[in-house]
Amino acid sequence: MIVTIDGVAASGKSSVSGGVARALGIPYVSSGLLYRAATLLGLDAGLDLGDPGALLAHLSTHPVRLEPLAEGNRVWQADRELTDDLHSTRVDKGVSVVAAHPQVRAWVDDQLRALPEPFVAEGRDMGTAVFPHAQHKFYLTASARIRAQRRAKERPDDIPDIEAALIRRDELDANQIAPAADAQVLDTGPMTLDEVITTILRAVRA
Ligand SMILES: Nc1ncnc2c1ncn2[C@@H]1O[C@H](COP(=O)(O)OP(=O)(O)O)[C@@H](O)[C@H]1O
Ligand SMILES: Nc1ccn([C@@H]2O[C@H](COP(=O)(O)OP(=O)(O)O)[C@@H](O)[C@H]2O)c(=O)n1
Repeated sequence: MIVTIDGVAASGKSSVSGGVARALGIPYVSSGLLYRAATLLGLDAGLDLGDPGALLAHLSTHPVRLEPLAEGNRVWQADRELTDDLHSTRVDKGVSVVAAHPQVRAWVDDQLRALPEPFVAEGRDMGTAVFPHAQHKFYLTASARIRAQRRAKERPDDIPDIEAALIRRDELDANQIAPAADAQVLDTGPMTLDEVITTILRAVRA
């Protein structure tokens, strides 16, 4: 069984996926962490993020491993853990450029499709491009202001700056963010995290 949870930036995908996965006793997979890892490695190596050839060459000699644990995904490059460095403002700023390269998308998709079922997969295109055959699909939204207010608790920046950056990233990600035709769309703005998780669990168990 595969459950997909897609949505715009900071809509609650990873928190909700973690809660749903723990309740079901299965792992969840955060696809965005792989795009973030490719971005971090590119930045650290001083590469041009607009050059997919250079990025892919670097990734082939610096393999990245996603550990899809139910209590929180972790990402490794050899024995260096990248997880805590993946949510910085500089990675936020560069990641959409990296994710726009079809070669990078194929690098991520190959890793995701190699994972053994069952799992919850979260990202932008899990229910559309990567796992169109998934049994249960959800798509999370919320206004940019609410998402910025939530994310402000995790970033040092001001709410208006975070909101502008989220809107910019949604625009850059527009090619890969659309709900699957068979996804249930949830506006999480007026909902608590627990309400979102409970709504999804009820639909999956029905
Ligand atoms: N329904 C909700 N109500 C309140 N806060 C939420 C809700 N969903 C997520 N959050 C909080 O918003 C922040 C962003 O959520 P996160 O799961 O990281 O989103 P995403 O994976 O889509 O970027 C986190 O601090 C999370 O705890
Ligand atoms: N399935 C996915 C997941 C992420 N991404 C890219 O990776 C970035 C980071 O994704 P994320 O899910 O970690 O970001 P947040 O929504 O948590 O802020 C997105 O802004 C997209 O550019 C993507 O293109 N496709």
